[in-house]
Amino acid sequence: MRFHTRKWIKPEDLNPNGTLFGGRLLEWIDEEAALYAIIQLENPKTVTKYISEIDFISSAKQGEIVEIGIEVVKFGTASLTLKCEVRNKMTRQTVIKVDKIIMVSLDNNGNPEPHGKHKVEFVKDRLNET
Ligand SMILES: CC(=O)SCCNC(=O)CCNC(=O)[C@H](O)C(C)(C)COP(=O)(O)OP(=O)(O)OC[C@H]1O[C@@H](n2cnc3c(N)ncnc32)[C@H](O)[C@@H]1OP(=O)(O)O
Repeated sequence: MRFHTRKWIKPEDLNPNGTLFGGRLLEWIDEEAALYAIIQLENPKTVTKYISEIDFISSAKQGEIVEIGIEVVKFGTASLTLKCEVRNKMTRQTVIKVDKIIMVSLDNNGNPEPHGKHKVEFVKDRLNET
């Protein structure tokens, strides 16, 4: 799994209990999955269709840093299945695991559109194609 993004837990990210608000974490995960899928599928009209069970394993406190990891599970026809893990850099504990995030590539009418992708592509692969 590749960990692309780090987040610093600030006062506005906390719940009344003084720890990282789950809704904020889900927002970060959804955005990370969307960015990853848009770049991989090369289609900005890519949406979140389905998120599987979410397991909040540990938390994070103000001032701590978490990192968000994404891995491809499967390329479908119009879909891309991802999994996600968030780790606390300070405590080294896993904060959350999401086994399945299904992203769907859409056409201009908002219908699923085959993306034609079969494997993870890196910038260097795309540069070599040109
Ligand atoms: C980044 C964001 O926050 S985006 C905002 C939140 N998301 C949205 O607003 C999306 C709203 N939903 C929609 O517009 C529609 O449900 C659509 C267009 C995404 C999908 O419509 P559907 O009629 O379900 O499409 P369809 O049945 O053809 O499925 C499309 C793909 O998704 C997969 N899929 C659909 N539902 C599920 C599900 N519940 N679980 C797993 N995969 C699913 C299908 O297997 C299919 O994959 P494939 O093309 O690789 O074979």
